Amino acid sequence: MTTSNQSTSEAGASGQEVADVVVIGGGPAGENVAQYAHDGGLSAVVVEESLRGGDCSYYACMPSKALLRPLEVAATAGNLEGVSTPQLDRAGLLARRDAWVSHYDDAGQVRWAEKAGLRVVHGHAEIVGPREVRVSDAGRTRTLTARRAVVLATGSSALVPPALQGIHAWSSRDATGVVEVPDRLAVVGGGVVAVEAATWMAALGSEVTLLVRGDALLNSQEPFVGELVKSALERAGVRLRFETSVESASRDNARNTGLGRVHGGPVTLSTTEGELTADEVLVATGRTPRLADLGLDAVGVTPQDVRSGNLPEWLHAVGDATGDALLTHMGKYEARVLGARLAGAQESAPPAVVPVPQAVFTDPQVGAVGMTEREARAAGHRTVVAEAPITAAAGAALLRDDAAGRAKLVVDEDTGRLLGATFVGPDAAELVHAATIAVVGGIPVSLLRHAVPSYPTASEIWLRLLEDLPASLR
Ligand SMILES: Cc1cc2nc3c(=O)[nH]c(=O)nc-3n(C[C@H](O)[C@H](O)[C@H](O)COP(=O)(O)OP(=O)(O)OC[C@H]3O[C@@H](n4cnc5c(N)ncnc54)[C@H](O)[C@@H]3O)c2cc1C
Ligand SMILES: NC(=O)c1ccc[n+]([C@@H]2O[C@H](COP(=O)([O-])OP(=O)(O)OC[C@H]3O[C@@H](n4cnc5c(N)ncnc54)[C@H](O)[C@@H]3O)[C@@H](O)[C@H]2O)c1
Repeated sequence: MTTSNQSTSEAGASGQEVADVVVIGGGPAGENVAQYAHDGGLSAVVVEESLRGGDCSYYACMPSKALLRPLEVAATAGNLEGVSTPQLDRAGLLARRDAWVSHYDDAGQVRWAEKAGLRVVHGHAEIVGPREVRVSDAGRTRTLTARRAVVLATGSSALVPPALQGIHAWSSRDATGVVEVPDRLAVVGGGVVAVEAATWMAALGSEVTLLVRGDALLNSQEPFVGELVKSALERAGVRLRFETSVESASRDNARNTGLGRVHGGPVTLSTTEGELTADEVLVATGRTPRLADLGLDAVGVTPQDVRSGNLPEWLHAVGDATGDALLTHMGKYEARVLGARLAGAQESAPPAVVPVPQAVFTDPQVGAVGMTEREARAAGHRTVVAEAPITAAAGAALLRDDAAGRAKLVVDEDTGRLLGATFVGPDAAELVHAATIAVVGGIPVSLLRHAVPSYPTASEIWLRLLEDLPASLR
């Protein structure tokens, strides 16, 4: 491995700054690729135009989970005989969120990166030629030259359907950064952002109406997932309208009043199912890779090339920028693999398919990995499934008095290997990693019988699921 083996970039003969790897975007994916490249002996520079640490730390994963966790603990305590129901303290909840986003100050993150040996540059990065990146910050520009690679780790942006443009609707950033709680909040979308945000906004006191264009929530999951989350949201007072699309929206005095503040007067939404008035609208209709203003044209690359990985050998993409699995842990995984590979590390061969786990922090939680039954069939597998109510495991039923949920395994009938698993119920997010290991390891379900879960833990649900499989596979 030939490396420059230095911790920071250096000035080249032309006065330009030179580093082995130049990473555009300082979110979890960008930081990890740089760290792994650096640990492998390369010099790495990370360019970030906003807060170092990326969307996940300040506007997505961390604030949302900081808001959701106390709600879940309170709901659990409220459903445990022998514990008095805790009171929700709205100001305390928002203060917890503020602490978890470090009050939108990235100094700690910069310190971490510099201690890790990375050079962090503030500014907007743009590719100006092969291996050349121009950084603009407050009217000043500098050019970084990458000896080995330029990595796009620019994340994704919220998609706003045309009918909802021009009214300064809330994006998920405003929901995670909520300061003013709108009395009436309409949420457009039925995916993960919609159901998680509906959970905390209802708890904060908004009267939430979810407008879902399809007939189910979380429709990329097993069908029972959406059903269980729907029932839970309804119990929390959220109104759900399915098969409802927004056709137009109007609002007086629409303006950007700041993160998490109500952005103007009441909004009138014309939908396929009639009119709805709300004090704010959260648009949660998906995300798209952030690839504009990046100078891709300068090197003859299109956004589609980034998605398909059709890139020059010096250019790479990781994380949300690829448009694949828009999840922090998947972006970090891709980044670890790429960073080590750039540094010439000998890696063990990955499995043919790396399954994607996902946890949804509603109450009940959802944990899922790999293929659903529908996806497995579509991919040509002959499938066998096993299902059980989550309370079939005494350990799960013990977690709270109102425990409810369901679990399912999808197994390849020909190989006896696990293709996917889904858990809904208390602590379901923690159940999924065992399934991830089984899928990655290609472990036949017959062998899983000998993986004994402790009693009485929720993991005993594995026993019930394995018992539900045909005897020939057990
Ligand atoms: C509300 C919400 C909650 C979520 N919760 C979870 C969760 O619980 N678990 C989970 O796994 N995932 C979650 N996600 C998804 C997760 O946030 C993303 O998958 C993750 O942030 C992607 O990381 P990234 O590094 O690819 O991009 P980002 O975190 O978006 O970082 C990209 C960075 O690049 C910078 N940048 C972009 N262009 C340039 C440029 N030209 N020059 C310089 N800098 C640039 C941006 O400013 C940004 O800081 C959530 C998403 C949302 C919206
Ligand atoms: N806990 C977590 O891991 C977590 C939490 C939040 C977000 N995320 C990630 O962030 C990404 C974005 O989340 P999201 O919920 O915005 O996207 P999503 O793709 O999960 O859901 C988008 C929803 O909007 C609907 N939709 C799309 N276009 C629409 C339109 N024009 N009109 C009405 N409805 C429309 C879709 O049918 C779907 O219900 C996801 O990939 C998700 O995995 C993860």
